[in-house]
Amino acid sequence: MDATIEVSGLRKRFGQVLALDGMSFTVRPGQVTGFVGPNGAGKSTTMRVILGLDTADEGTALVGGMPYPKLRNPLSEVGALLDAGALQPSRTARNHLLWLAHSQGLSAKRVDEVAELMGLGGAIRRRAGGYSLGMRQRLGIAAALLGDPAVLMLDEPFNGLDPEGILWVRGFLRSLAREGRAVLVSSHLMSELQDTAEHLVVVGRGQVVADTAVSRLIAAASNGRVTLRTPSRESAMETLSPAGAIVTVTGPDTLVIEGMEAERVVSLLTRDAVPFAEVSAHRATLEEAYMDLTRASVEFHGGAGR
Ligand SMILES: Nc1ncnc2c1ncn2[C@@H]1O[C@H](COP(=O)(O)OP(=O)(O)OP(=O)(O)O)[C@@H](O)[C@H]1O
Repeated sequence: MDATIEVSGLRKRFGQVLALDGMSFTVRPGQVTGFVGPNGAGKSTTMRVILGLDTADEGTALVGGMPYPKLRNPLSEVGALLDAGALQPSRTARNHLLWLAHSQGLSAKRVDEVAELMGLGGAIRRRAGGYSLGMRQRLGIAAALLGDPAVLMLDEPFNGLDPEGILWVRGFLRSLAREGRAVLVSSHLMSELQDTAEHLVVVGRGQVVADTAVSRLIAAASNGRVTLRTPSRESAMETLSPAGAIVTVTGPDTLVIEGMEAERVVSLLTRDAVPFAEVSAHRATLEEAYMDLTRASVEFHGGAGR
């Protein structure tokens, strides 16, 4: 199967609320795509429509070129984690997975494999009702992996995980993408996707605000900012300002320079024999890049009416 998700022109209204307002994007194989936006932006609704759990008023959602309800072996084509709490609490975690596996003709051996893969270990024979949220997330991801699908869709998989769990899931998602799968991961916290997503679909108010490679987003937000540490602040300013740099004092021996590459800063300071201790090109964090983006986007401002 072609491991892609294609969403085109989705519109969905719940009474007064326009949850999706022309949502369109494509998720490609071989990378983790972050699906990010504030609460209520329409991420879960989009995922539910992709999985055929909700119908859109307009638009199409295709998985591997087909609408989900037309897939022959859905578990083997798309794995999804939507609501980690959706469990029968009296059932053991293993029985929960067995029940899902049998519904799709998958073996008990596969159940034990995914449980092992997700680090559930001995806990697999405990009642799922007693699981912490973090364990439920692991169980939910194990369920999504049962059919070894080419497409994975996980709604807020980091919820309830401790820092070690977050690191582990990040690495795990990257390895699934490296195997050539399309991996779509939603989050309302950009920081959770740091070092995980290579591509981002940023949404606000039911629409796509940005659809971009993370590297490009960070490069744009970093935008030639250079930090300089020097004991000769004034001399540095006298050298750099006339050469076109915008120089801001940020500390007793620190300046931030905009509009000039680090290499040129070094060569001008050297030319004028201005001493310096450090010149470093600023690399924006994903969180900073996201803040830049949201500032630029009217979609995100204010919470009043839709
Ligand atoms: N079944 C429903 N009935 C009524 N309104 C709904 C329903 N499902 C979603 N909505 C509304 O649609 C909008 C989009 O919700 P959705 O859950 O898709 O957002 P989200 O981006 O996933 O948010 P979160 O990060 O909080 O999960 C919200 O205003 C929500 O209240």
